[in-house]
Amino acid sequence: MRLSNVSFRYSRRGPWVLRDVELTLTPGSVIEVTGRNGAGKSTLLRLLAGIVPPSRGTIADRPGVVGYAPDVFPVGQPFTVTDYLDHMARIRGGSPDAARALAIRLNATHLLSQPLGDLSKGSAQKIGLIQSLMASPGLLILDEPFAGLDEQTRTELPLIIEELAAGGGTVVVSDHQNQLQNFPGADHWLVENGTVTSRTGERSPASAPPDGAETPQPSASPPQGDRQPSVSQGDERPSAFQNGERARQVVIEVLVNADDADDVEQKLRADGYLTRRTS
Ligand SMILES: Nc1ncnc2c1ncn2[C@@H]1O[C@H](COP(=O)(O)OP(=O)(O)OP(=O)(O)O)[C@@H](O)[C@H]1O
Repeated sequence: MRLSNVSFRYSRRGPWVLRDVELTLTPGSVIEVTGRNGAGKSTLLRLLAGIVPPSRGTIADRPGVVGYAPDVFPVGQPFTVTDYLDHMARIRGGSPDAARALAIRLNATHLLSQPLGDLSKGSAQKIGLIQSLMASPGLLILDEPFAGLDEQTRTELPLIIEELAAGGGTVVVSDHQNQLQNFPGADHWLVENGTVTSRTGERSPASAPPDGAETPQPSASPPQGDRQPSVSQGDERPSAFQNGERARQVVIEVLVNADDADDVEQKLRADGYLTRRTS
């Protein structure tokens, strides 16, 4: 997918939010988008998702299935969560079963019978995530997905992102809270003064799918007790998948002095391992 000379403003005489943006998105990449408040991150994500068209320039080769979770989930709809997800599955080609499995994985089954309007911010965020993931997107766009999420979901989401990218999907995440700062091989886009500066990470080519392979849906299975933190062995970098197959993974528990915890965690993450603190 490619953005060529893309400029955007919300009205004909309004200020330019983005100017002459040139970007290429490659299959299998994870991109963290940062920038100060009002810099234009959400606007860029809406352009990528196709929700707004560029005022100038072109966007080419957008994948056929796009999943988009906005920063504020529109809860003012007269549905229960299940009715909403079933409805979205019908119009977007996802399956209600996939939505339910994702609800299990994101610890959201207790929300399914609730009216959308009764959801808390974090719960609404989870339902927005489920609808964005359930149709197996080739391009997944998440606007501040970590805001308001509980710890289990904050830990689970990077794994889902990793699985999608490992299967050849492209994932773009605006991330004020820098939750993906140490994500293995993530690219970084800084939105500033109407431009986007790109810094490329190094994702292993092993994460790209074989030619013609379909983008697999992130596994909709519930979290397994032995999956987090996950550390794979004998590979260039940890990954839930290797050559399209789920790699055997083991959990290594590391006991460290509280004073050293930050250091050790930082080193492990710099080496590409997923870590989770238990206390
Ligand atoms: N619907 C809109 N109509 C007019 N201007 C808008 C609209 N949405 C955003 N803007 C303006 O566009 C600029 C970029 O906003 P945007 O929401 O993309 O920034 P952001 O980087 O996502 O900010 P934040 O970190 O606060 O979410 C801001 O000046 C904002 O006021």
